[in-house]
Amino acid sequence: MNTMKQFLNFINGEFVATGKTFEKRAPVNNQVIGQVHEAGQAEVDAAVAAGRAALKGEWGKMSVVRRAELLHAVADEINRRFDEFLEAELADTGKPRSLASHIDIPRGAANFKIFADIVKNVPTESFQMTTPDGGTAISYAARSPLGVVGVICPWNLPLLLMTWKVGPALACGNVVIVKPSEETPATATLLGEVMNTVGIPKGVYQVVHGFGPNSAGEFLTKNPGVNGITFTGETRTGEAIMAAAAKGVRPVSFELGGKNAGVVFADADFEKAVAGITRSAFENCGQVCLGTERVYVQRPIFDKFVAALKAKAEALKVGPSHEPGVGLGPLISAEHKAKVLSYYAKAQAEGATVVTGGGVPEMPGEFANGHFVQPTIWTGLPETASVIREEIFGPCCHIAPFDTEEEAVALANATDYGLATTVWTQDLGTAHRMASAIDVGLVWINSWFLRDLRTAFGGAKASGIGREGGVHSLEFYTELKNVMIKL
Ligand SMILES: NC(=O)C1=CN([C@@H]2O[C@H](COP(=O)(O)OP(=O)(O)OC[C@H]3O[C@@H](n4cnc5c(N)ncnc54)[C@H](O)[C@@H]3O)[C@@H](O)[C@H]2O)C=CC1
Ligand SMILES: O=C(O)/C=C/C=C(\O)C(=O)O
Repeated sequence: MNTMKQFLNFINGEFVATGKTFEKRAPVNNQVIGQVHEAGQAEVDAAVAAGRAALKGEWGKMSVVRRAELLHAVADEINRRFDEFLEAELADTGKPRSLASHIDIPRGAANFKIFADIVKNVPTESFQMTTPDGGTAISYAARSPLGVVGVICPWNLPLLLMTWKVGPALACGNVVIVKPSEETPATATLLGEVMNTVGIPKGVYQVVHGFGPNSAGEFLTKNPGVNGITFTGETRTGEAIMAAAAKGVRPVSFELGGKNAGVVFADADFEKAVAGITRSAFENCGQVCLGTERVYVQRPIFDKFVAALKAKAEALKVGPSHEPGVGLGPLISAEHKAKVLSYYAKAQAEGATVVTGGGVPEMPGEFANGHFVQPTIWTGLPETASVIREEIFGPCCHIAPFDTEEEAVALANATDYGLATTVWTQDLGTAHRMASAIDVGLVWINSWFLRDLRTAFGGAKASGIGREGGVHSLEFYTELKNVMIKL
């Protein structure tokens, strides 16, 4: 009997095996920990049909108050099964337990609660006007769900980023078909059990496993029964999905890559700035789209800052999820490790000074086969260097000095991406001017990855299309209809 963990598709309320499987390996030691059942065209089509049926059934007729109650129940059930979600996320990603237990899993639950509350409380607009014949007309707006929403997810924050889209989509009355990353199938599958337990009707939340091209991802995005697609991941993948969505002129919401700058002024609270950049460069092993792989530090504190960040990086304990005190887990896969290490090599070939790291740490026993890399800091490269231009998605950053505010703005903006920036200064004027001048969707002042779920989240330029978060999510997940009544 095969006792290996099986990750099944979740279609119309049932867990579905397909007979075509691929291996899921643990990032901490590269051992096979499960078999993922890949959905083919038939399974994806079945999910779309079930989703369409659910829109016409009990779910489509359900009051917003009842929907909100059910989504609160989903959040409560995630919290009740917190440890199972945590273990599933740790096995899939290898990230430190402290990180997943403070960020990934709590946000998985919070993403349902916030949007359940928002949809109940956000009004739509209404206008009264005088008509040409001297009469009166009243307009009011009404929101209806988009329909079947395809949710294509990455592997870096699997539960958090998936529920960030599923929460508002369901709150607005849509049905969702989730295509988790092939690297992280576990928590999306587990959420299927939660949906059944709390009584979410069949076909409302569904999961199809597989890859992108010629697999579940492409089958889902090309299916004309899918009314809109929301995606987080690489910019090039976004382009492929956008091409698929063009057929039928279906809307997309994209949160894509970044090459974010961290800017530290000489007047910043030094210790806080060093701690902040340590997080923004190395948290989640650098696998956060908001991370700062380009750091610019004002010249009077440059040397001191580089030395302090070096000390922080070298103090990070590299290791597997469950080891106490671990600050840096592995990268997600052997493939991704090869990509990150190729950038480590490129940096040296292009003439970087390696302040720290640049290679693979020595790991004991089975963990020697894990996808661990050293946290790495470079200086001395021209702005044209590959590691300054291209998204690496690893625990690394290049630090360069700057002299003036204008120079810092020019450096921060010299990228095709426009997702996020973090600015460290105690001067309110500098902070406001920088926030206004940097072309990104998200600016953090004296902070990083500090989230208020009511705010707009997303990127400018090649970093995305649209904003999600708070009422902004309603813009994507609903159609706004205007009704004008001539009195
Ligand atoms: N949040 C972010 O900004 C993320 C960025 N990345 C970056 O992307 C690089 C590649 O990582 P991947 O996991 O391969 O990212 P990806 O963007 O290729 O994959 C993300 C999701 O899209 C799906 N997908 C891929 N091609 C598709 C297609 N043609 N149609 C429909 N779905 C498709 C994948 O199966 C996965 O579920 C990383 O090295 C990193 O630099 C990766 C993950 C998250
Ligand atoms: O929604 C959040 O709080 C975090 C978002 C992070 C990403 O989108 C990412 O790292 O890909």
